[in-house]
Order: sequence, then C-alpha cells, then structure tokens
Amino acid sequence: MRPLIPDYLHEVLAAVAPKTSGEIASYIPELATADPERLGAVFATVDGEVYGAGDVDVEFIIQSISKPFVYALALSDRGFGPLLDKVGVEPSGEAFNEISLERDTGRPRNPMINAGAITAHSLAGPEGLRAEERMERIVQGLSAFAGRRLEVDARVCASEMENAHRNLAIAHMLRNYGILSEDPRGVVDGYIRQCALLVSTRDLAMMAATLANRGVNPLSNEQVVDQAVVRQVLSVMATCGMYDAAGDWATQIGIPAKSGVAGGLIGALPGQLGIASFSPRLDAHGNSVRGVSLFERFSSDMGLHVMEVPPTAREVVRSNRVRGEGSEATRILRLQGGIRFAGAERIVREVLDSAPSEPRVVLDISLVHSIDDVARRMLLEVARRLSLDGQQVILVDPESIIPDPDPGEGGSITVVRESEETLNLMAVDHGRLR
Ligand SMILES: NC(=O)CC[C@H](N)C(=O)O
Repeated sequence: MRPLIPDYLHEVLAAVAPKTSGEIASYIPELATADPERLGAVFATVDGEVYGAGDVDVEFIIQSISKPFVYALALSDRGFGPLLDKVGVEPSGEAFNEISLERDTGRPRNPMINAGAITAHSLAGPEGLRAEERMERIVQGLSAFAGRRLEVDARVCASEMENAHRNLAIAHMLRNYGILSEDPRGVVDGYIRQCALLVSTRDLAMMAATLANRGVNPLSNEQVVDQAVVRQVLSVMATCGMYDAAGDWATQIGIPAKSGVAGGLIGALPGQLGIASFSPRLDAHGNSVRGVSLFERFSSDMGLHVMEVPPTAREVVRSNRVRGEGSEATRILRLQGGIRFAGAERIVREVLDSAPSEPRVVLDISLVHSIDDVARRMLLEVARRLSLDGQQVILVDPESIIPDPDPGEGGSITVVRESEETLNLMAVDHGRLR
C-alpha cells in the first residue's frame, strides 16, 4: 500500500501553490534573495515518524521561530519568576517589531514580539555568561530541539545587523527601563545571530514535535526542557505566536504556532504532532501567505483545532457486576480507557450509586491504558473509603498502570498483577481472593 499522508501533503501543496500574493521580506537585504517559489510541508509525530512533501530539506533562516525555543531555554535556565519579572505574557495585538512596553510594569508585553524576544535572549543560560557562551547555549539548545547541530548563516547575520536600527532602538529602550542590564548592541547582535540559524522544514517540524511531545525530542529521546516549560511556551504561542493576527489564527486554525519572516511557520499539537511549512511570501502581518493557507487546510481537514471538543470518551465503567452470594459475594467494577478527572468522577459516582455491600470489591483496571495524577488519587481514595467501611478492596492491574498503589491513612488494598483470564478463574474460586 502507498502511504497516505505524503499523498495528502502533496495534494494540499498543489492546492496552495497557485497563491502568489504577498511579498518576500526585504527589510533584511539578504532575505530578499530567497526563491519565492519554495514550498514545503512536514508532519512529525510524537513517536518520531516524519512525513513531508515539497522542499522539506531546503535550508532557510529560522528568524522569529527561534523565539518560543529561546524563551523555553530562558525559562528552563533562570526559572519562571525571573522571566516573568522581565517579560509579560499578554497578547499585544501589535506588529512583531512594535516599539512598546507595558505601561505599568515597563516589561515587554510578551516573548513573541521583538522586545520580549530580545529580553528572553539576554536571559538564556545561567547568569553571568559571556556573549559567545550564551550563544553557544542557544545553538546547543535549539539543536537539541531539532535533533541535529544547527549553524548560523553569517551572511544573513551581517546583513541584518547592518539594518538593525529598529531592534537597536528597542534594545536601548529596554536598557533605559532597566529590563536589559547590559550593552544593548551586544544583546541585539546575539539576538540577530539566534534569528540567523539555518533550519529546514524538517528541522522545524521536529522542533515543534518536541514541544508536542512534552519537551522530549521524539527521535533522540532527549528531554530538552521540562513539561511545565512546554506548557508555558505553548500557551504563549497560542495567544501571541501570530502577532496581530493571533486572534484570527486562534479561532480559525487553533494550533499553537509561530511564524518567521523568512517564510517558515510551525504548529505544535500537544500529544499529537509537530507541523512545519515553508513558503517565503508574507502577508501584511509578516506571516507566510501559503503557510497560513496550508495550516487552514490542515486544521479543517484533520480536525486539529485544539478547542475542538473531543468525542465523549468511551464509558470508563465497562461493567459493574456482582458474583457469588452472601459472604462469598464480590462486586467487580471493570474500568476502561484513559481516565482523567471527569472519568474518575464517573467512577466515584458509580460506586456511590451502587453502594456496594458485598464483602469484596474488585477494581479491575486491566483495560485502562492511562490514568492521570488526579484520577489515580481519586481512585485510591475510593479504595481507601471502601476499605474503611470494612470491605476488602482488590485492584487488578496487570500492566502496573498504578505502580505503587498506596490508598493512604487507614486504607488497605490487595493488588493483583495478573491477567484478566486469571482473575476470571479466581473470581470463581472465591477462596483464592481472600
Ligand atoms: N518576525 C520575524 O521573523 C522577525 C525576526 C527578525 N530577526 C527581526 O527581529 O526583525
């Protein structure tokens, strides 16, 4: 069988290829030399499969797509407090290069506009690094997201630095308000280097997939940043990633995203995949015209909007039966699927409604594939309360979904790590469950 997804990607690329509106960014002379016809798209799944079509290995300049990743490194290296003291998280509704700060706090509004990104650049790596050491931390960190060593394009860097008056103005303003504490020129130089890293569409999709995969690169398995950092970064991408088009993007496409003026665009779908596209012509907001069209298609064709309400999860309570009678009676609750708060609430209600009076209650989770922290605590609390009421509670958990079940004070639980079939036999042979 021919694989489906590359065929789909080719089809969508062909559909957007005729769009030739928009302009290549020309405020950085070296960018203006890019081939406007380049077009590529890649999907990278959280388990490391990569699908692409078009110019997936052509390198271009990362530009603003470096911003969420450097913000992630700064959060990871300095902690949330120091970062939030210096850079806000409010969508600005402004252009990427707006010269503005928050009125009350003097902070840049968010790390996706240049003012916030220049500040985040200055906060990457531990305090006190020299400029080259900080740059090395950034190159190493972004390379870890991509899963290969990335290089800076020196020509673009020089070209952008010669025309960096606006970013220099922003940095001087930041220095004036005490947000930057070092030489503004040096920080802008570093920020421009960060923006001049060369990436392919494939690299960008892997970087996005690393965010989608809770900070773990799906191919190298390296934990690049921790989960709390990923949540912060994805939230900021969702609200501020597309600058003054962020609201339209959030409602129509609904994928945490970031664009760059060289024509790259990434989207990260938590737990599913990283998406990247490349096409250099930009709209008035500085977002790739064909890139936006591609993402519109991806989102609607495949239901990728993060606010899409998922189909109601399958009943977590598969069955609730009693076997045997009198002192031999056992109530068996068979649970299934993935259990989070709402599923755990359903289980609590099931137990309350059926008010088990049998001497034994079996909670069979052999068909449960995942249980999050709150659901695990709720299930163990059910076990604790039942056991305090004098019932023997048996947890059937062959896959060790709950590795070390501790029902807490006064509770007790018998764990059976055997298969369903064994349990069925045991349920008949009541003696063995005692
Ligand atoms: N939107 C972007 O990609 C802008 C990045 C570019 N280096 C700048 O600061 O102007």
